[in-house]
Amino acid sequence: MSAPRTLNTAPLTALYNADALRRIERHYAPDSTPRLMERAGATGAAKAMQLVGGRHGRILVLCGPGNNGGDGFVLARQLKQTGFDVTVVHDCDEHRGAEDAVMAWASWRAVGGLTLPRVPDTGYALVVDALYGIGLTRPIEGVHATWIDAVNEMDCPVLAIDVPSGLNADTGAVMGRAIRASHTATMIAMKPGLFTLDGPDHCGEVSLHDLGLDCAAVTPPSGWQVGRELFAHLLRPRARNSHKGTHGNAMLVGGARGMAGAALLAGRAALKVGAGRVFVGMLDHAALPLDPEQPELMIRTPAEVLAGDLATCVAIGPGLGQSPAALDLMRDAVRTPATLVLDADALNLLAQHGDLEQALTRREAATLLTPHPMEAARLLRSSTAKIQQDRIVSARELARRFRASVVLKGCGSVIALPDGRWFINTTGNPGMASAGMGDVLTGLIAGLLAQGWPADLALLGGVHLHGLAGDRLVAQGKGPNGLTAGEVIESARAAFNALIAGADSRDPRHSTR
Ligand SMILES: NC(=O)C1=CN([C@@H]2O[C@H](COP(=O)(O)OP(=O)(O)OC[C@H]3O[C@@H](n4cnc5c(N)ncnc54)[C@H](O)[C@@H]3O)[C@@H](O)[C@H]2O)[C@@H](O)CC1
Ligand SMILES: Nc1ncnc2c1ncn2[C@@H]1O[C@H](COP(=O)(O)OP(=O)(O)O)[C@@H](O)[C@H]1O
Ligand SMILES: [K+]
Repeated sequence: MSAPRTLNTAPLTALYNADALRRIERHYAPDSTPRLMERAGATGAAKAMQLVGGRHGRILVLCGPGNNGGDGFVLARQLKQTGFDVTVVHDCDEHRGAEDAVMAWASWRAVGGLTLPRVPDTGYALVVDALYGIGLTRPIEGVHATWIDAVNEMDCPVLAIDVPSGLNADTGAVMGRAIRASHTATMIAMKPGLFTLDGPDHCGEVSLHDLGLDCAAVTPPSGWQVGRELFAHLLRPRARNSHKGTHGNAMLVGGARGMAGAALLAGRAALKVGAGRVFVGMLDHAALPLDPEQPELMIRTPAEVLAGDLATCVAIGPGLGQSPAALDLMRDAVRTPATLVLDADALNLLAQHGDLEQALTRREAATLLTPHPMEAARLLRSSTAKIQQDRIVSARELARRFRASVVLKGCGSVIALPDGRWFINTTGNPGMASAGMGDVLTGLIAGLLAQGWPADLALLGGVHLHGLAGDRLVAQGKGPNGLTAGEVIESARAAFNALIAGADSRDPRHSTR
């Protein structure tokens, strides 16, 4: 396992779950002048004015029953006082929220503000969604569901305050239905649900407004966003006086009959991220003794690859299949003293064979698991839906149970470490939902491990780089539709070299090297 000092989370964007946010609010709220809700409303109003371009236009504000609604009333009041034509929709006879929200509603009425009980006609310059924030406790139904449906049909920008209403701020799950915002102004701290599962499809552009509070002084972050700062110290230019041995050996095992492509994609990715030598142990070795498009790959039998003592890392799974031969290879692989990456069918075999699980949890070297949600469900004897209900909890449970570092892949991949820390990666795009992308990720991780990256950083860095590579292709017009895994390998090479070049010029620690 990588030493803790190699994982410096301090420069990363912190993520706070609802419980931690409540602690922060309780700490600061009593002494806050102006009140936190006034600050949140004012911040939201400024953001709204920015979005309507400073022009006066009709603005619709949906206000809910709690403090999120309170933010909405403050915002509505400020916009009205600035001269905007503001319509508030609110359906509570008596405000059930806390004192601040009741006061905010009263101050809206005090400036002559009216509330309507239903969403009126369209034709707004902006809709502000202040229905629910972190206090959402159950699926939205009834009249609020119809408001959300109406707003989602409107053809204008939608600014969500704190969290798009209906989105679970902790998990990114839609509860019943949710606002599809073009912008989300989130208060105090970033929330995990904005960045995983359904979050990115509902938040639009996210801006953070800390309201002047120092969250870390009250409670440690719940998790972090993956950022290049985490591994910047490893993005070093190569020493001129280096040779292939300096850059390590990546060992990949897979490629059963009909699935050779998976192992080759992984091998090529390891090579193109800079591993000194890449050996691919192909189950269907007789059919493919050479990769004609990448003859640099050293194709061997799986037994040869696993028996070698040159391995810095072993990655097993891409195209492995679940045959008796594959199971035997897994039993050998879990005994390797090298860092081990398990992907695809290696994970499916692990889910079915208790002896593999026992051997895995006894390993001294690090183990990395790269399941997609269905593989995660098999590993935890659960269902894909349950895994996705709370991706952070699922990833942490996998890490704990298998004493491994885990990436639960998908929109907003969640990385969990055995010590309980977790991260969300925000690079990547839906163009990467196509066959072979996971094999490329495994190869990138193996390539970084070969080059001596500590296990956890190879996992975090590999996931981040994989997404960056996909995003570069979309920026070049090569996706998301039709993006291929092979293209992502080429793009990862460019992205990795760009990261290293950027680290060189931006990070003073490297200027003297
Ligand atoms: N407490 C504070 O100090 C601050 C809170 N702020 C705002 O307050 C929000 C949190 O406020 P609250 O805790 O009041 O939570 P919300 O405003 O998100 O909503 C809670 C209310 O909605 C009800 N509710 C939850 N789910 C429902 C559903 N599906 N259908 C119908 N009713 C439902 C609850 O019973 C409760 O009355 C934050 O997201 C943020 O916008 C900000 O003003 C900053 C300061
Ligand atoms: N919608 C998405 N947004 C971001 N990344 C995605 C998305 N869909 C897939 N990916 C990424 O692409 C890869 C797909 O892996 P996997 O499902 O194992 O594919 P395969 O088995 O076909 O190789 C993962 O790294 C995953 O995080
Ligand atoms: K909201």
